[in-house]
Amino acid sequence: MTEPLLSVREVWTTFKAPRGKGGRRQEIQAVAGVDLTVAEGETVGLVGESGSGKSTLARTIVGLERARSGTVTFAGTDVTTGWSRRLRRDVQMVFQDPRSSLNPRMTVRDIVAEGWRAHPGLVRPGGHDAEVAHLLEQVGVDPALAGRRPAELSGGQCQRVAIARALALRPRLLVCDEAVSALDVSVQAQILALLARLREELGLAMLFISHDLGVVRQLSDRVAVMYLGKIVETGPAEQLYSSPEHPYTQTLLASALELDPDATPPAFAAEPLETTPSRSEDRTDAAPSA
Ligand SMILES: Nc1ncnc2c1ncn2[C@@H]1O[C@H](COP(=O)(O)OP(=O)(O)OP(=O)(O)O)[C@@H](O)[C@H]1O
Repeated sequence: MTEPLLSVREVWTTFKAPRGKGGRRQEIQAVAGVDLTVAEGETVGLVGESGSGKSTLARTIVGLERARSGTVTFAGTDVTTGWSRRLRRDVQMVFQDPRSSLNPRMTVRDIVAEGWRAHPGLVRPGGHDAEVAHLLEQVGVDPALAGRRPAELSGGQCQRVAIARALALRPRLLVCDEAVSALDVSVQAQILALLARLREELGLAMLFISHDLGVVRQLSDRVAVMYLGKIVETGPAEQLYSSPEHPYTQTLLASALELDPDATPPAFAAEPLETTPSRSEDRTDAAPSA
């Protein structure tokens, strides 16, 4: 059997809780002995309610949090205590809030090209602007917007730029942490369609994190359900949604249906080339993020 691209084994990540009444510090076990794998080209959805530990697990995988114990292996290399510069570019993250994840002072062109400073070999000499334009086209942003700054773009466009910035480093794994949660439903569907297309075109593997079961179902080959720091159930997406085994998964699915009894996963929307912010996106972007 081929080795998975990413392998997480018995990983624990803990934080110190604020001091309680007696002055004693307790420990928050945000990630409590997690096992998870992602194969080359596979999309694994990680779902669970707020506070279940999804972001901490993602941050531990990419090295933004230090695991207290356990191992994270990427492409056969143990990266639990640090990533080499070469391997680091193979894993890129896309975050929830597309505006705050982009430097407001930088132009779109500079944001997309930022990673090439550390990896100049990824771009042909003199090919910089053409490569930026190609990446913007690939994510559905008009290259004419390369001179704009994030504040001049819609939320959907910002998230596309964040995806282009990640793709510029030619990653093998994309970790998307609530990457569509701050967007309105129609823009969500467009970004999901974009991610699905990129996955096919580039053979990308994805760890796709969301509290939204419908969103996770659309994109994932396999789904892992997280509860109180643990993965309580993992399975092929269709199987997990049609016959969930763990009581927590059953409750999660039942409450999603309760919120929306007609819930059927929305179809992927077409992917128009975005040129200027649409009014509906502007309204959505002004609302507080989920
Ligand atoms: N830096 C931190 N310091 C202390 N506690 C933290 C820290 N980061 C996360 N936690 C705690 O760890 C637990 C898991 O949080 P985490 O953000 O990973 O969950 P989540 O499933 O991603 O939720 P959400 O979707 O709301 O972000 C929570 O109890 C949270 O309060």
